[in-house]
Amino acid sequence: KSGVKVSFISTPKNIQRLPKPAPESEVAALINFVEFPLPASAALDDKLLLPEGAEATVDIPSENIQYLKIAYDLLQHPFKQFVAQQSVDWIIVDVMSHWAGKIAQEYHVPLLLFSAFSAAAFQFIANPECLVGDGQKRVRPSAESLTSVPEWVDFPSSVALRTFDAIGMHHGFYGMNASGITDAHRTAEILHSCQAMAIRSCPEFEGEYLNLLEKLTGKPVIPVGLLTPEPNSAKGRDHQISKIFQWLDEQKPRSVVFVGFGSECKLSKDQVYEIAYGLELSGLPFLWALRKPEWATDDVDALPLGFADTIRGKGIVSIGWAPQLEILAHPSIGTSLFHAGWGSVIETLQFGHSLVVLPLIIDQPLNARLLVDKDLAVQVERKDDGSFTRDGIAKALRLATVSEEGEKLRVRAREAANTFNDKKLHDDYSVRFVEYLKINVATK
Ligand SMILES: O=c1ccn([C@@H]2O[C@H](COP(=O)(O)OP(=O)(O)O[C@H]3O[C@H](CO)[C@@H](O)[C@H](O)[C@H]3O)[C@@H](O)[C@H]2O)c(=O)[nH]1
Repeated sequence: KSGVKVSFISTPKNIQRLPKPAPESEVAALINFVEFPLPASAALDDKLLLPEGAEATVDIPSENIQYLKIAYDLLQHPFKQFVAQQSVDWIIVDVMSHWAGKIAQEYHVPLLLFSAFSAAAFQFIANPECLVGDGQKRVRPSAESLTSVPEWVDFPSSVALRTFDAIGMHHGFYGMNASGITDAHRTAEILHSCQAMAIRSCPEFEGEYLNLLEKLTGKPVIPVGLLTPEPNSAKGRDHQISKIFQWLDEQKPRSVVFVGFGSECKLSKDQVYEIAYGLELSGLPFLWALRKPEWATDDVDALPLGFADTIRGKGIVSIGWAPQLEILAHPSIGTSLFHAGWGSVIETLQFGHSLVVLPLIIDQPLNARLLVDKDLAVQVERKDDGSFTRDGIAKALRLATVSEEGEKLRVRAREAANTFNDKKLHDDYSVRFVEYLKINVATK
């Protein structure tokens, strides 16, 4: 909207998944979607490491994400060619493209890191000792050290991991994978070579962590606002989805629990079953958007035997991709049981729903702690091995949705909507971000 031309580069299927501006709009003429095919298995040592059509983590089991990184790294070649041929003012990347720094340097283009994680989560992994970029020595923290609030946090905070989450992050972020480059190394390289960092956040929500991140990285950290999305109209809904909305229309205001775990978490059978029984036990109406688990042979197999009959009329399990944002916008939704993915935190709080968090991977446990610190969420109780029970689910849901004890939480969540839904506030941050880009274009 500021008149800047953007080339949005990704692979064909991922570009297909993106929402697009209306073709006749002024913005459409400024955004160029550039498709680089993801190198197929032939380029990957002739091993069929990725199934046909797999281009994102949502398409593959978690253990194969490392192969996606191998394929992704090969995109540096067409990317370099693109930068060489175009007149590029800025390169904006996320933490995976560790090779972008060298390309930016070679063509004298400034590089900007964009974080889709919260500042509270990002500062946790921005340990200066672990993140010395450019091939220098890095210290790998112990899993145990990840269970404490980092020593650089100089304000009250409990943003740290429990042992079971710490083991997961130690392995997933600091541990080696088939691409030969750890995620910590990727992050380090980008942080080292970028001029600045932009982040989907705002000082009104987590100003203390944004300041800390700037201090830690020694780079300008620019909040772009929460980029709060707007729900689409009801047009083009298929039969299954229309039925969901009909059912929602029949429910009382703020009475229904929405359940969703984003695009990347892969729930085990035990986890799905405990959530199912926990929902039933809570006695609350619910709508569960469940992506078909890999272990289920069909939709019926994905849920406990007879569950669909038991809950008939009281709840709906919609298997497959559901229009989460439009569901959250419905006045019957009152609570969300979810994984604390940053995108869903923003989507949920913009409607002031009460939050019950059940974080599973990556930054989710850190976001969950941030929400609990801010009295905005209740966490489902976990055992030492990270498992949870149906009773734990039911208890947390009743606390957040109907119990007197949870009233403070419900009020806080509704108040938070004032900040999360303040379109002008967030637009202003986006405008200031674009101004920064315009002012700081490199003179070649
Ligand atoms: O059936 C579904 C499932 C998801 N969504 C949408 O998918 C997005 C999910 O985003 P998010 O809540 O951020 O979850 P993930 O996709 O799982 O997010 C990944 O990326 C986030 C940062 O953006 C991290 O915080 C998470 O840990 C990481 O798993 C949201 O827009 C949802 O509305 C749907 O529309 N329908």
